[in-house]
Amino acid sequence: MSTTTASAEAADEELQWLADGRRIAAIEAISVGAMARRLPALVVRAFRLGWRIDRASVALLLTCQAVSAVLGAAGLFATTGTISALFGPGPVGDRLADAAPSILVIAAAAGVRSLLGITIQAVTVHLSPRISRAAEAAVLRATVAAELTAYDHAGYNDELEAADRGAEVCVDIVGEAQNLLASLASLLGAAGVLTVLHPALLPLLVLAALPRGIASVHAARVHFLANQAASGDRRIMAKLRWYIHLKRNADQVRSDTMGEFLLAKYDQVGLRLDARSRRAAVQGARVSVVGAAVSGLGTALVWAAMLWLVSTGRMSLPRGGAAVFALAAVGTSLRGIVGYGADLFRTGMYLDAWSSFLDTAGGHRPARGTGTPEAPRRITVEDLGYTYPASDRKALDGVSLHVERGEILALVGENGSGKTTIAKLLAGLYLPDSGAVRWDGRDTRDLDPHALWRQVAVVPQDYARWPMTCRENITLGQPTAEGDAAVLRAADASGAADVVAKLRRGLATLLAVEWMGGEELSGGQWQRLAIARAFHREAGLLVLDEPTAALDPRAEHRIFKNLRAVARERAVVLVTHRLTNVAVADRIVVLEDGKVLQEGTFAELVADEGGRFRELWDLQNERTGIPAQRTRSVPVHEEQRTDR
Ligand SMILES: Nc1ncnc2c1ncn2[C@@H]1O[C@H](COP(=O)(O)OP(=O)(O)OP(=O)(O)O)[C@@H](O)[C@H]1O
Repeated sequence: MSTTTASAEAADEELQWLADGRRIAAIEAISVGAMARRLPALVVRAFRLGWRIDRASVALLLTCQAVSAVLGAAGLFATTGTISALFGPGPVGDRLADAAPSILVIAAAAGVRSLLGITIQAVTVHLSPRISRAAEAAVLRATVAAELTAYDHAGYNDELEAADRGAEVCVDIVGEAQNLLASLASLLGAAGVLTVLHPALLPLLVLAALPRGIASVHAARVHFLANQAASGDRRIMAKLRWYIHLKRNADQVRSDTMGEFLLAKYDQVGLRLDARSRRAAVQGARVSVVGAAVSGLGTALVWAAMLWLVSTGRMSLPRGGAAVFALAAVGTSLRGIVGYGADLFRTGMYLDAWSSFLDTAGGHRPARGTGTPEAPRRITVEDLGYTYPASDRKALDGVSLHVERGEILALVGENGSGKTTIAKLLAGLYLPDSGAVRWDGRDTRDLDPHALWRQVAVVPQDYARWPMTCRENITLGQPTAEGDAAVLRAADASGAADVVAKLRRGLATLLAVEWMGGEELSGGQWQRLAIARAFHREAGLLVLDEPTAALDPRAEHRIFKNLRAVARERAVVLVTHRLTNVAVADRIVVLEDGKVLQEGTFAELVADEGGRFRELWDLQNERTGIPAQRTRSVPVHEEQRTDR
């Protein structure tokens, strides 16, 4: 069977969210009892979160809640008094007069309670978004602090998403804790009244309500687990939406007539999601029906018991009437406790994900040394090995090289040979699996990452286009003592000065998409800015990864003409496929499959007829018709190198 046929028969891989298995297993292992036991801690946690943001609001909420609970119980007691008075002996006028004080208490309690309710709601609405915002900021802080390699771990992205969701649902936690407390308070009040009316009623009612309560919590657990299981598909759908919406893809969605195809993919994941939620709905309903049936029987028993108590004279008729109210109140409170408890539990699970992410930055908080490096004089790479976490192939294997201040080192090789990976290891963005990267003899593992990165300027292949002013896009929020003079110098060296000159307000112009109020730049103009920001940075290592891919020939020429001057104070690592440009380098390292294949000067490598560099060089020049022997005089950069 041919390979083509075999692959045609094999099912294509489907998009799936790779979650952290341990986290899901831990969630599945939680029992209903454990869920219930966690509730008090969750209530405390909700108020603690609020306490950190606004103590006065939390104190007010708790006070309102307590007063409301007392008034609730008082109202219920007054109801009992009213019914007893109304159903008691004597003329109607006397009975009404007897009931009047209780009716006043009921009315006053209801009025004050509704005012308290409004206050509670207003304070909660004011407090909750602030809690959520603080929680989101904490996630952002933890994300920025995590190692870059975290993004290559499936579990990290899962934890990050869950933490983000946790920060989002923080908005609900105070409200849910409130509701739970309120239900609990009314339950206590109503239970007290019921006990006074007849001691047997409360245990009977609890027995009747218990199966429904347990079933509701079970159903909530089923929904929660289903929700967790479906969260991966929901995230994939959100990512698909993002890909479809993205401005960068929008022209291709149209010109490639991909709309229907993408929507079909979206629907496909949606159908998978529907099937899951259907199963959960059926399972949850089944549990609830059993619980409701058992509870229904129990409630019938309670009513039968009450009738028996009244008919046998063990409880007076007025007390029986009051018990009806109290029973209804207890039932509502129990349902509230179960419902709000389940909500709070679900929110608590997301909050767990949030706080565990903050504790460990998703398990990727840097564990490096505390050394503070100066601008490096020499960076050495010794027998470097690196494998990406999601891969089973070594991206780098036994690489050794060095670069010195004042020197330009070029990394060359075919796609996937490991150039970008080396650049990231040199810049301390990744740490080696084996071997070492040393800055002036100090292992990057022993250096404080933030201090190290302050000495690094990188122009990556895919550079950021920050929705900020042009000035901020160059200074990155870190202006030097020289201020705009340094910004303009960097802009001049990178060709960004021409871009700045055309902007409506020069450096002060906001660069963002139009609908965010900014001026949009072309790809090449953005790349000039990306280079300007690297030139502006007072860093000892400059890494340029395909820095001129989008530049016109004049702009590209200017960059490489200025590079030698830029390199005077820095070690420069240049990654590029345009071999004409690497003539500016002092040394060139040719990579293949993560290993060093050749090393030498431009002249040496071009002269090496059987070598890979010469092969690539010839291939690149084949289309231009430039003969190999003439090429040594082509690049201006080589003259600069030898003139140095
Ligand atoms: N995040 C990642 N996770 C897993 N593997 C990766 C990741 N990034 C790169 N790789 C793999 O590591 C190898 C080296 O990649 P690298 O980006 O360093 O190559 P490169 O030489 O810079 O390629 P190019 O010329 O295309 O930019 C490739 O085989 C690639 O598939």
